[in-house]
Amino acid sequence: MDVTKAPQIASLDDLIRELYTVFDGDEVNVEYVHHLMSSYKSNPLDWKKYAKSDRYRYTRNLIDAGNDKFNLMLLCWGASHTSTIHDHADAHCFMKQLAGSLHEVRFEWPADGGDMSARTEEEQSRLMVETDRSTMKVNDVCYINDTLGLHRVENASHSEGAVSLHLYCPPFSSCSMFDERSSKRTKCPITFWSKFGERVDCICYWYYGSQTSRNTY
Ligand SMILES: N[C@@H](CS(=O)O)C(=O)O
Ligand SMILES: [Fe+2]
Repeated sequence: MDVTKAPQIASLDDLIRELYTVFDGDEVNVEYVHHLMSSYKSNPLDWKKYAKSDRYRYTRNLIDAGNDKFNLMLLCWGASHTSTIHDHADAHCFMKQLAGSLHEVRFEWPADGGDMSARTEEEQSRLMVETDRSTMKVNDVCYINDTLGLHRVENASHSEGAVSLHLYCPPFSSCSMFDERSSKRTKCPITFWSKFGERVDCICYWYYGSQTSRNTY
């Protein structure tokens, strides 16, 4: 797969078609997928039917389940919404900005992996170490996997929403969240707010700092 021979990507449908071809094999060519994601230029007409938002928290809206090889989803961020510091369950994660702007803040893995069981009383509190911070503007693409660290994504705007496109390979339905002050690791299921443009009845697990609340809609 040579990026100089990559096809034109004129729409979200074109992108999805190419992703099926790329993920047909077992190897993931990160540079090539990054290039495809960059080639697609955000057009709200392509994705607005997936853009279902919530006033309290960012939403995860499944666009395509990629034959179980990948998941492509649209995330809608309300003003000031942020994710918790998290890993990506050993998957490749590509993220493209479709509307608005987001901050991506990267962190080191805690030395003990966030496992509290071996910690002494004095070690209970271990601040997560920030390593990098960048701003995503429309059409920017970033890539992360667990070997590159952890991250949190923030909509720093207090007035504007934001929309991002996320591609995960392989798909995953749970990941680890880390408390910023203690670096305590908690495994959390993650769910979809909508699938293929339709709202799903889901049990949504929301993770806030040190407690997980379970909300049924
Ligand atoms: N990885 C997060 C979104 S982000 O904050 O990178 C998720 O899939 O919900
Ligand atoms: Fe993430």
